[in-house]
Amino acid sequence: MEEITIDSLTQTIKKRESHSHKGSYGRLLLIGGNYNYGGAITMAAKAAIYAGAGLVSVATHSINLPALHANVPEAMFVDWRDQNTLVQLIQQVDVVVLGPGLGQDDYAKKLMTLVKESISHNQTIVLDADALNNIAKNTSLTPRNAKKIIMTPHQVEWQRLTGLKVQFQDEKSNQTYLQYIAKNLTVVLKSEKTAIFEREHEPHFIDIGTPAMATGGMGDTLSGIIGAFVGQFGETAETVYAAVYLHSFIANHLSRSNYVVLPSKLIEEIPHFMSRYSQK
Ligand SMILES: NC(=O)C1=CN([C@@H]2O[C@H](COP(=O)(O)OP(=O)(O)OC[C@H]3O[C@@H](n4cnc5c(N)ncnc54)[C@H](OP(=O)(O)O)[C@@H]3O)[C@@H](O)[C@H]2O)[C@@H](O)CC1
Ligand SMILES: Nc1ncnc2c1ncn2[C@@H]1O[C@H](COP(=O)(O)OP(=O)(O)O)[C@@H](O)[C@H]1O
Ligand SMILES: [Mg+2]
Repeated sequence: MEEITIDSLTQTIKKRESHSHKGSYGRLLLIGGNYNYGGAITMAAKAAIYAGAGLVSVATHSINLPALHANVPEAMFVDWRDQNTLVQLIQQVDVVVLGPGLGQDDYAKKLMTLVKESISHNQTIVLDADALNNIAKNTSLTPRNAKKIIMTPHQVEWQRLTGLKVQFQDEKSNQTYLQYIAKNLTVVLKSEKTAIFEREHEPHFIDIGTPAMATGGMGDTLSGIIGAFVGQFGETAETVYAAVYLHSFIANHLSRSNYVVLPSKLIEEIPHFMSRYSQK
C-alpha cells in the first residue's frame, strides 16, 4: 500500500483560470436527507460548495428546505418528490452524490432506481451511507451506467456490501471484492486509516486521520468534498486521494486545539486550505 502525501494536494488543486465561470467548476447534484436526516445532506452540500463546486443542487425531503437555505444559501433546492425535475437535473449534471441521510424506505429505493435509469456514461456518481446500504440489500440498484462509481463505505457498510467481516477486511480481500461490485469502481474504505482501492491500481492510504474526527457527519462531509473535487479536477484516482487527504489534513490541523472536530468547522476551513495548497 502506498501512503498518500501532502503532494497530492498541490498536484491536484489547480490554479483557477481567469477565463472561466461557475460552469467550469462542475455541476453537482446531491440526493439525500430523509425527514430525520436533513443534517447529513446539508453538510455534504456545504462541503461541496466550500470545496469549490461551481453549481450545486440538492434533492431532498421538502421538510429540509428552510434549514438547507439557512445554512447553505448557495445551494439550489429540488423537492425529491418532483420526479420530472429530478430526472432532468440528473441528466444535466457532471457528478451525482447519492446517499447521505437518504434512508432505506421504499421512496429512497425508488429514488435510487430513478438515478440508476437516468445516469449515463459521461457522469460520475459518489455513493455513500444509505445508498450503499440499499445496494447491499439489492445489488440491482447499482448505477452501472455511470462512467465512474466512487463508493465511500465505513467498515460496517463495506461488510454489508461484501459480507467481509471487519476483522477480515485486509488489503488483498478488499481489492479482490471490487470486481464483484462493479467495473469502473473506486472504493474509499473509511476507518482510522482510510484506504482507497481501484482495479489495477496499487491501494493507497492516509495516515493523518484523528479520533477527533469520530463524530456524526464527518463522512457526509467527505462525500461532498469528493464530489466537488471530481467535478473540478476529473474522476481519476489521484483526485480522490487528494480529497481524502484534504479532509483528514484539515481535521488533523483543527484537532491540535479542538478535542472534537465538528464537520461544520472543518467545512469552513476548506477554501483556506485549498488556497494554501493549490498550484501557484
Ligand atoms: N446529522 C445527520 O443527519 C446524520 C445522519 N447520518 C445518517 O445516518 C444514517 C445511518 O448511518 P450511520 O453510519 O450512522 O449508521 P450505520 O451504517 O448503522 O453505521 C454505524 C454502525 O457501524 C458501527 N461501526 C463499526 N465500525 C465503524 C466505523 N469504522 N465507522 C462507522 N461505524 C462503524 C457502529 O458501531 P457501534 O456504534 O455499535 O460501536 C454502528 O453500529 C445514514 O443515512 C447517514 O448518512 C449520519 O451520517 C450521522 C449524521
Ligand atoms: N478514529 C478515527 N481516526 C481517523 N479518522 C476517523 C476516526 N473515526 C472516524 N474517522 C473518519 O471520520 C469519517 C466518518 O465517516 P462516517 O462513519 O461515514 O460518518 P458519518 O456517516 O457520521 O458522516 C471517515 O472519514 C473516517 O475515516
Ligand atoms: Mg457515513
